[in-house]
Parts: sequence; C-alpha cells; structure tokens
Amino acid sequence: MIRLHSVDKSYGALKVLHGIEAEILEGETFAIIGPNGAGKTTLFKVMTGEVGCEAGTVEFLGKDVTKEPAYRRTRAGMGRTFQMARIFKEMTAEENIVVAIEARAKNMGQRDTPWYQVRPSRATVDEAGEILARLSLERKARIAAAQLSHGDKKRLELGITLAGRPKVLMLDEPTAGMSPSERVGVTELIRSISGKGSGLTVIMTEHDMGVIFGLADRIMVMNQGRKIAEGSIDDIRADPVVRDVYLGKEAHHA
Ligand SMILES: Nc1ncnc2c1ncn2[C@@H]1O[C@H](COP(=O)(O)OP(=O)(O)OP(=O)(O)O)[C@@H](O)[C@H]1O
Repeated sequence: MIRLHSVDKSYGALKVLHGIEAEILEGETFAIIGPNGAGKTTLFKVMTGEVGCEAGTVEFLGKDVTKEPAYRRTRAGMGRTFQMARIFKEMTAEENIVVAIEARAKNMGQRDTPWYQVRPSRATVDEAGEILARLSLERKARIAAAQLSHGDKKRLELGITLAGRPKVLMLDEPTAGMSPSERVGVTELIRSISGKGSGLTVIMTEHDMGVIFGLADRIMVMNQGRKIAEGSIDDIRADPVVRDVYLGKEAHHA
C-alpha cells in the first residue's frame, strides 16, 4: 500500500528523520510509536504529502508519489482526518456526510455541478445513512454538528473521511485529548471499521499503549528520528531496545 525508502527530513539544521524504510501492507493496521519528538508526526506527514522530504521516496499503490501534493494523494485514496477543520458546524451530521460524498463524486469527475447546488440523490442519502450507522451516529443525523459532543465530533470527522472511500485511512493520534472511556470508544470504533473483510488499511500514530495494543497488526518504533524496531505486538513487547528506550518499567512488568 505504502513503501518508504531511505527517507530523510530536516527542519532547518535539525534532522528529524534518518533513512526511514517501511512497507505498509494492504489491509493491515500499522502503528507508528515512539517517545516525544521521535519524528512520528513528521513521518506521517511525509506519507500524506503535507511535508516533503530531502531524500528518499514515498510510493503509494506502487506509484512514486514523493513529489505529489497532499490533495493528489487524497484523490488517489489516502484518507486523512483533519482535526475538526472539515466539519461544517451549522450543518447537521447527515449533511456533513452528504457534502463529503458529493465532493468525492465531483473529484472523480462524476458531477459537473458544484456540490452546494446538488440535491442529494437517494443513493447519496442512503450511503450517508450507512456511514452514520457504522459510526453509531444514526440517531444524531439531524443534529447540527456544533451541538455534538467532542467524541461524536471525532466520529463525524472520521465519517467525513470515510465518505471519500479511502484505500488507506491515516490517523494522527486519534485519541489525543480524550478521556479513558472515550479512548475505549474510539479504539472499538477503529477496530469495527478496519476489521477483517473491510479491506481498509490503517496507518496511525498514537501515544496510548492500550489503544495501540488493542488495534495494531504491526508496530514500528521510532526514537530520535530513526526506526529502532518493527514487528507484531509480541515482538515489540519482547524487544530489549524498545523496552529500554520507550516502554521503560511498564513493559518490564507487563
Ligand atoms: N514545523 C517544524 N519546524 C521545526 N521543527 C519541527 C517542526 N515540526 C516538528 N519539529 C521538530 O521535529 C522533531 C520531531 O517532531 P515530531 O512532531 O515529528 O515528533 P513526534 O514523535 O510526533 O512527537 P510528539 O510525540 O511529541 O508529537 C522534534 O524535535 C520537533 O521539535
């Protein structure tokens, strides 16, 4: 799905990624973890195209997209949630999803009319209903987005991204700023939309070990801009370098 080869990235004089190699396979949930400042978010942004890299290549679906801007990667199927920014607050939850479906249809050249002039078809309304149901938001379909709770806004944000029918879902710290119970809810939600048979690939960064261990098929551990380990949850738990650098005492007792 995505292949990174020898990726280097600096911010001015500060080199934050050193020769990163990674391969994310179709259908898997791949997590990037590491201590603060390890370079997780920067690596994530190199994949989505929000920042460039000085050296190395990013391949998406077998194509070199290193020089492609973020929006072209989105159109090719890389779906990224944007911290609330894409929610229209005055619109209902359902209308937000309908707009996102129409935007996808337009991007794919299936519509000439601007989305704001479109009266949604039955198929669009049905699809919006299915997405809302997948996110357990069906009973809140007619509520203005501004009135939704923080957790429900996060769900809606995910719904807007899913409306673009992504091949890979990119989640940068999906549980940031959430309470422990909201974290459990989001973990279950991500598991339900990315489960076997969904065909969806998920790439996520995350601080919360409970979330990672509950979701990831494979984990990549970074420290100071370098990949220090990669493997299954068990591999990572057993890796002595990871224990020392990142998990500390917590893992020794696990
Ligand atoms: N726009 C920027 N300009 C300059 N330095 C940056 C910029 N963004 C990040 N950095 C620096 O790059 C390094 C890696 O940051 P990055 O946000 O990728 O790490 P992270 O692993 O996601 O950290 P955290 O867990 O704290 O979010 C840090 O030293 C950070 O200060």
